[in-house]
Amino acid sequence: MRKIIIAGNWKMHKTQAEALEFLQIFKSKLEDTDDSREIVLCAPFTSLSIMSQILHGGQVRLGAQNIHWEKLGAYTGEISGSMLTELGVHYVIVGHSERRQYFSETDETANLRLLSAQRSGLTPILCVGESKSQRDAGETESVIINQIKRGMVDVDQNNIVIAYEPIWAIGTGATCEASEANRVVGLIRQQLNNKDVPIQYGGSVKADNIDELMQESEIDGVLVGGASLDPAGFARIANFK
Ligand SMILES: O=C[C@H](O)COP(=O)(O)O
Repeated sequence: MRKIIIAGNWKMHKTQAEALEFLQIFKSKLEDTDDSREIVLCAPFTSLSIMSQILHGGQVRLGAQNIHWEKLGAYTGEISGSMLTELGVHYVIVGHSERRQYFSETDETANLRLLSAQRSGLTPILCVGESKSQRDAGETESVIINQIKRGMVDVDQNNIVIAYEPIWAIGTGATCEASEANRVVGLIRQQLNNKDVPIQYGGSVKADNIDELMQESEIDGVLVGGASLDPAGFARIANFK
């Protein structure tokens, strides 16, 4: 059975104090689930240590938002796999469209980061997705297939999560129709040797569309940006029926 992974990506939000306040409310509203559902919070590096002390061994796992491909070295502003695992981090987001847009991430550098995450014992969450102009030009399928093929060279498909995040749906309120998200997620699955890789949808996921999205057969979870910042709202998403 494929694992369900409900992940929040806080992006550049929340100080340590705000992260602690979030956890207090979030944990009180989170319902117990069986092991098939995993909840992940991808917090800024500055909050990972303190959050790890609170979440240790519990139902909620920690994720980071970046990882460098080298073990150590003169890479100002970057972070290594061992620095993350030492803090109890399990997941790391790679290839997010904001990294591609603002920080020159490419399929090739995303690939290096994926391999580094796996070498460190972390599970990478690879983000792929087309822009509005690519969708309008009928290029959705070719863009996604290229991102998967180039990004996943030599990657172990037994330890990866993929997130389909159409760029035009990120932070815009314009959610991709559940059936269309399901179609593209199915297309991604066709490209994989391991058909059990969890594949998430991301892009304007909220409490009021989570149940519909999670009813789709191919969608194995969600990667939530804005709506993961509110503890009660994100608990509702994590508690989807
Ligand atoms: O990583 C999360 C995505 O960028 C989705 O962000 P959003 O839920 O704010 O649209």
